[in-house]
Amino acid sequence: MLANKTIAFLGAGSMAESMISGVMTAGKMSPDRVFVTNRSNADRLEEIHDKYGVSAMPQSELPFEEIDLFILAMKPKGAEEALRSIKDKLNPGQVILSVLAGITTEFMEDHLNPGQQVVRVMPNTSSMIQESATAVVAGKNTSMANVELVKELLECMGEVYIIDEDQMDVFTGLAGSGPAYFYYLMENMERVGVQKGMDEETVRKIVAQTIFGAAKMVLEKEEAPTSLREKVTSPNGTTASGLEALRRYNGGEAITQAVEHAAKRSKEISEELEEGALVTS
Ligand SMILES: NC(=O)C1=CN([C@@H]2O[C@H](COP(=O)(O)OP(=O)(O)OC[C@H]3O[C@@H](n4cnc5c(N)ncnc54)[C@H](O)[C@@H]3O)[C@@H](O)[C@H]2O)C=CC1
Ligand SMILES: O=C(O)[C@@H]1CCC=N1
Repeated sequence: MLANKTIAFLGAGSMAESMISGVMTAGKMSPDRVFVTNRSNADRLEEIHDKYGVSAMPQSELPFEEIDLFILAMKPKGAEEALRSIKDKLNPGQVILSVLAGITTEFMEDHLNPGQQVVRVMPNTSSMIQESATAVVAGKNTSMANVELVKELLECMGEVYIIDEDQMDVFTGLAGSGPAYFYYLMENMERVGVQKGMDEETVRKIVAQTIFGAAKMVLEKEEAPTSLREKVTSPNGTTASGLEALRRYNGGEAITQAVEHAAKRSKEISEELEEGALVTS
């Protein structure tokens, strides 16, 4: 199904590149069916073209009628302008997919012509290596066939979860922003290793392998993190001491607050967009 479709990214930043990399690695689409545009940075378009072989050009040069799926990949504050720029060129069969934090399906539908098909998704940058956890929510006009098409596209980038739209903010806090929390954790673990005299490159690999192994255990053993944590923790041992420090310094609360704040910001972005008051993002 995907092989004979044509897609166009509006926006050529980190997220668009991660998705393009995932799709090209999966080998399910020919690069000449993948278009990418941005607002003004021609060097960036050339870079993406050189790296992935996809067709990169200004939006005005897109073969508009040939495109089945438009992917909005600019910052949320650019959404309204982007929707306005395509609204009257679209036919009812074309689908608009957004990866933008906080942009609801209703917002997209309200800014397009009646009946237009929209899909809201939340991937993460691990799409680059086909390891994203991506959520999908379809708009009210979107056909099942097009939801399946979007799913097939996103499966090139990792695992796909169909969720209710009221869960999108928390999903964004968990999985859209989530990689950054793990990178932050890794930065801090790495720093201790280096301070204690370990070689930076080696310690980076050790920390990454440790996180990777723990995540793989949860997925492959289908065992709850609590039970796996207990198996690491010997009475009066090193882990018990480390965990006690995590609790003393409110590590659990810090993680909870990170997810809650990101989810809250996602909701705020939706509200600020509705009110026309979104300044940055
Ligand atoms: N970076 C991430 O980890 C994730 C980002 N997102 C969402 O992806 C979107 C893009 O984020 P990034 O790639 O990080 O941003 P970025 O700043 O790296 O890229 C934004 C791109 O959009 C282009 N652009 C701006 N206005 C445009 C317009 N009207 N038409 C076409 N192109 C336009 C810019 O030239 C730039 O290429 C955001 O809305 C964000 O919420 C979603 C999930 C994860
Ligand atoms: O920071 C952001 O707003 C975007 C959305 C999820 C990840 N990056």
